[in-house]
Amino acid sequence: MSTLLDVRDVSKRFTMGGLLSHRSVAAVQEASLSLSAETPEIFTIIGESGSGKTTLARMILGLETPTSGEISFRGKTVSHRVSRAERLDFMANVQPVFQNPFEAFNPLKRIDRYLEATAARFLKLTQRDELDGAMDGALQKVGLSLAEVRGRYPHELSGGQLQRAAIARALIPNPPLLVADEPVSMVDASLRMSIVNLLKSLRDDFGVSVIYITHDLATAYYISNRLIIMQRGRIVEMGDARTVLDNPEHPYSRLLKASVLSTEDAGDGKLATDPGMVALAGDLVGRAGRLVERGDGRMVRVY
Ligand SMILES: Nc1ncnc2c1ncn2[C@@H]1O[C@H](COP(=O)(O)OP(=O)(O)OP(=O)(O)O)[C@@H](O)[C@H]1O
Repeated sequence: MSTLLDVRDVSKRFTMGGLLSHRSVAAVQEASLSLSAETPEIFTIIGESGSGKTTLARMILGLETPTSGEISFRGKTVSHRVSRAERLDFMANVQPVFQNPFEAFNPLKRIDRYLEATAARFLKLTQRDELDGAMDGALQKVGLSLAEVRGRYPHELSGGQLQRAAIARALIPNPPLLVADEPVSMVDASLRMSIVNLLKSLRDDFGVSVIYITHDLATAYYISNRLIIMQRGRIVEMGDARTVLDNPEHPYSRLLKASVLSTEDAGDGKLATDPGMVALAGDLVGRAGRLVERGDGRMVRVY
């Protein structure tokens, strides 16, 4: 089996303030995960706000340098310190999709101009018909077409359509891996599932792996092959998505699941979370513990 992405014992510490008010945050602590090159999958990173999801994603994208540990893509270390050509090659292979499609596009620039610039940069295309072919191909994969998009500005599309266009832009270089940081949280609830289904189709129909970052257990359950659950920078549970979410073992994973408001509980006017569970999950924050493998293949942090 060859490895597409390998994240090995990666930590990131941010230091803030001056000499006297020095403060540091351990955003990610000793995270490891690995994606196979042969089997496309949706690998989800789940956790509450501030748990380190975005920092881990930014390190995978090469936008942030780990304080320790190593990330490699197809066997090569992901780093700023590479030649321009190597950097461009890496960027073509690992493409980001951001949370807010309205921020991903300049409001004054036509959407097809963006797509065209991406095709010219990564595919080195110059001929009009080749550029149009590359743009239309990517747009078709997300359920749009060049005819629909040509000449239009970002505000002329809905949030859902614009997120599709942003995903199409990411697909132009034919990357084997997308890193999608909360790609549905800014999209209207009624359109969310169409974007989630699109990620699924990219995996199933086009062989693209996706690192999917979310707070949302329901979509994570629906599309993920595997997932990790992060609490304050540490992976507390990792494994097959259904195995973990059907029966979470770490107290924090159990709390996350219990915190999802069921319609029954909402009808009764109460949340399912009991204070003992909250206290137990809170007590474990900051304790290192270690990840151990269970019989069903999952890894759980124990103390
Ligand atoms: N550039 C930075 N400088 C200082 N601290 C940072 C920086 N980026 C992130 N952090 C801190 O690192 C921790 C993890 O942040 P991160 O954004 O990775 O979490 P997250 O799980 O993605 O949260 P959210 O769901 O809110 O996006 C937080 O405590 C955050 O304040």
